[in-house]
Parts: sequence; structure tokens; C-alpha cells
Amino acid sequence: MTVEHPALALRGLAKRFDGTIAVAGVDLDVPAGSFYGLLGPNGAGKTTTLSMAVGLLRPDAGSAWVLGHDVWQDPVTAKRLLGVMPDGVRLFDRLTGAELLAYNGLLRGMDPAVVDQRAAELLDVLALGDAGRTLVVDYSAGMKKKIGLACALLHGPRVLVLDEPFEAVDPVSAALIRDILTRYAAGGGTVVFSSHVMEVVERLCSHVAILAGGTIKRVGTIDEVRGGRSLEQVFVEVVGGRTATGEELSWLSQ
Ligand SMILES: Nc1ncnc2c1ncn2[C@@H]1O[C@H](COP(=O)(O)OP(=O)(O)OP(=O)(O)O)[C@@H](O)[C@H]1O
Repeated sequence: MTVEHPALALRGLAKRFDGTIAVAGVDLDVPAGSFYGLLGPNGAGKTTTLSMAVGLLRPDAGSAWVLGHDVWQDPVTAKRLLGVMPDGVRLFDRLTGAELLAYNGLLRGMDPAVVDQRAAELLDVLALGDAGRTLVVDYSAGMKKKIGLACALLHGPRVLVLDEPFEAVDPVSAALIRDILTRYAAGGGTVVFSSHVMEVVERLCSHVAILAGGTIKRVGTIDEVRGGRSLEQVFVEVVGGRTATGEELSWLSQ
């Protein structure tokens, strides 16, 4: 009998920057085939957690496994299975989209003919084909997200980890990204993405974890976490925050 490993397993991940505890011991199991949303307010530790989970940032403590392969002990195998779109999309942006895809594919040791064929298909599906000779540095924020997603998908990963894929993306591009991710998940892939947009998570995800102050506050299937309420209600209750009294900023009223 083969053991089914979680797509992503995190144990005790922790990170401190100078005096700030960014992530304070995160445990998480992402089931294979799930569409997983990591929700949290600004500064919750989402980017730091995902960066440690995919081998981009060395944790102070803890471990991460991709389909049973330790990201830090066996990075080559883990990274072969992973497609990653980091926050702020750190790309070699003095290349065109096609060049960037070719660079990524060849770096992964892919057959050049396969790279060419997949790159052309991805650029077409993501409506980036017209950008032709435009350098990525001159792309709009939404176009940068889309080329980042194309780079993450090029080698056909089993697990896709995306940091804020819908941030700064117009509704048309957002719908396109949603379609591609839904198709990828329907084909057996696992998607993990961070967001602070409830609607997107509620609409797409089978599972959700709410991160605040560097720890996981709620975790489970969307229905388990909602418990009959809206995700926003649960989020606000978990994360807290101040309620306006109506007295503040009175000088703004004419
Ligand atoms: N390189 C760094 N140096 C110092 N502090 C950092 C660094 N990266 C993150 N932090 C701090 O760690 C905490 C968590 O940041 P992180 O970027 O992981 O949060 P986030 O949930 O992704 O936030 P956002 O939704 O705003 O992107 C914040 O307090 C942040 O200021």
C-alpha cells in the first residue's frame, strides 16, 4: 500500500526578523488535490510562511515537505514538484515574456522544443502573446502576475504555491487566472495561495487557513471554518480590529 503524502506539510515553521516574530510556529497539512487559501491580514506572516515552505527563505526552526520530500534536505526533488509564484514577483525583468519562459525552462533542464511549445501556449492562454517584444520590466502589474504564473506552470508542477496571485489584477485577468487554476486543480494539481480577499477564497477554495500574528488561528475545509457564517465574519472575529465610533476624522465632513 502506498502512503498518500500531503501536497504540502509544514511543521513548527518559525522566523524572526531582528526583534519581530514574523512566523511563530506554523503547522499545516495541505491535502493533495485541494485548493487551499491562506488568509490573513497585512503583516500576518503569509509571505514569510510560504517563502519558507517552498525553500526560498531558510526558517529559524521547523520543516516543510512537498509530497513527502523535505524542501530543505532534498530541494532538487521538492522543487521539481513545485511551481512557485513569489510575492512582488522577483523576475529577471530585462527579458521579454517569451525569453523569461525560455530561461526558466532551460534552467530546469527541459527540452528546448517542449519549452518553446509550452511557452507559446501559455503566452497565448494568458493573453500575453501580443506583448511580443515588450520587456517584462515594462509590463503592467497584472501582466507581471500572469507571466509569473506562466513561469510557475511551465514545467508542469504537481503543487502550485502562489503569493497573492490576485493582487493588483484587473477583473478580466483575475477571471483568466481563476480559470487556469481551476482547470489545474481539476486535473489533479494542488493549489495553495495567499490572499486577503475573502470572496476569492470563498469562491475557489476547498480548504482555508487563517493566519494572524504569525500563527494559524483557524484551519479546515471552507465549511468547517465558516461554521454556518460568512468567511468575512469569521475572519473579522479571529483577526479582531477596531470598530469605528463615527467620531474620528470628523474634520473630513464638509
Ligand atoms: N525581510 C524582512 N525584514 C524584516 N521584517 C520583515 C521581513 N519580511 C517580513 N517582515 C515582517 O514580518 C511580518 C510578517 O510579514 P509578511 O510579509 O510575511 O506578512 P504578510 O501576511 O505576507 O503581509 P501582506 O499581506 O502585507 O503581504 C511583518 O511584521 C513584516 O514587517
